[in-house]
Amino acid sequence: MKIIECAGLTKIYGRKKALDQMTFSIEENKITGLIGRNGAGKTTLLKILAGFMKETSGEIKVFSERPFNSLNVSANSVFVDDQMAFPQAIPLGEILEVARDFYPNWDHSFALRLFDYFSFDPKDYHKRLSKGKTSTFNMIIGLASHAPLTLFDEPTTGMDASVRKDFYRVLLKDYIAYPRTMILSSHHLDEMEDLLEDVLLIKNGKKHMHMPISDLKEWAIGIKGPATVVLDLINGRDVIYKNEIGIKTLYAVVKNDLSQSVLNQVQVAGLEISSVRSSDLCVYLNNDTKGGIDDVFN
Ligand SMILES: Nc1ncnc2c1ncn2[C@@H]1O[C@H](COP(=O)(O)OP(=O)(O)OP(=O)(O)O)[C@@H](O)[C@H]1O
Repeated sequence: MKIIECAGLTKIYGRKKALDQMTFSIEENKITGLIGRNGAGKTTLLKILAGFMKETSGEIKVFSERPFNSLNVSANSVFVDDQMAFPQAIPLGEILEVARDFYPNWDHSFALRLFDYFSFDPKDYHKRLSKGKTSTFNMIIGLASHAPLTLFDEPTTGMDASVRKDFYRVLLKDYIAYPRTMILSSHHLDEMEDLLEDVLLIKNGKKHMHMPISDLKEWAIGIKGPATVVLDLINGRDVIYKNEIGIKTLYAVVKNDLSQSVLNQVQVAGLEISSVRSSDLCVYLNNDTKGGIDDVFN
């Protein structure tokens, strides 16, 4: 069953088109990584899905309803980011109590166990928490709510490496016990790659790619060898990434659709063929230039 359906979804702020004709759908009980560079439109998309913001045009359905101002969508979703607002005068322990009344599927004992594990003081206040502790507390709310649609916008902002590791682990274990539809936004795939079933890559407000992570892993290949031979081979192909290694060696990434005869040519020429890590591929696909930052020096 489709939980999210977007057709031609567009959001314009003044003169800025933040989302541009996005068409995609997301199935129930999947974890999707929403990947894009700064300003790609990730937060805008998540806020529209959560019903916090109105789309400018296009169609959007969440649980078969337009999310803006929908009670059904707000009762069945949670949106977690580092701006999450909580009443300033209420201590953390009481915020958990309020959350218990607010979220229909709230798992209070899970929330308390996480609260203790991460050493929160029930008498402390949200506005006094450090950046990493704020994200950790918000993550507890996001996970313990067990909302059928759980949206995390850059959830690990400010968390140190060990908390980030704990976060991904607890998220996966909890998801296995209580499957639900989750979207996690990030600039890069590295750390969350193993959690994801699908990846939705957005670039300049447009859908660039939406596919299972297993397909993404096979989508491109890297070719390395003498520059002239590699250049000859990739001539006329859509080159995703190109990097000079030393003076005469070139590494190029192209779509993994080489015919057997081309692969034979590669073998005869002694070129190195390798798979491309999906996190690297997302970085290359998000770049506006083929050589990344090196192009600044050309
Ligand atoms: N309230 C606003 N008014 C005007 N422009 C906005 C507003 N909010 C976002 N934008 C612009 O819309 C575009 C998309 O912003 P958005 O915050 O959705 O991107 P993002 O992918 O979440 O970025 P980041 O990874 O840096 O958080 C950006 O160019 C941003 O400057």
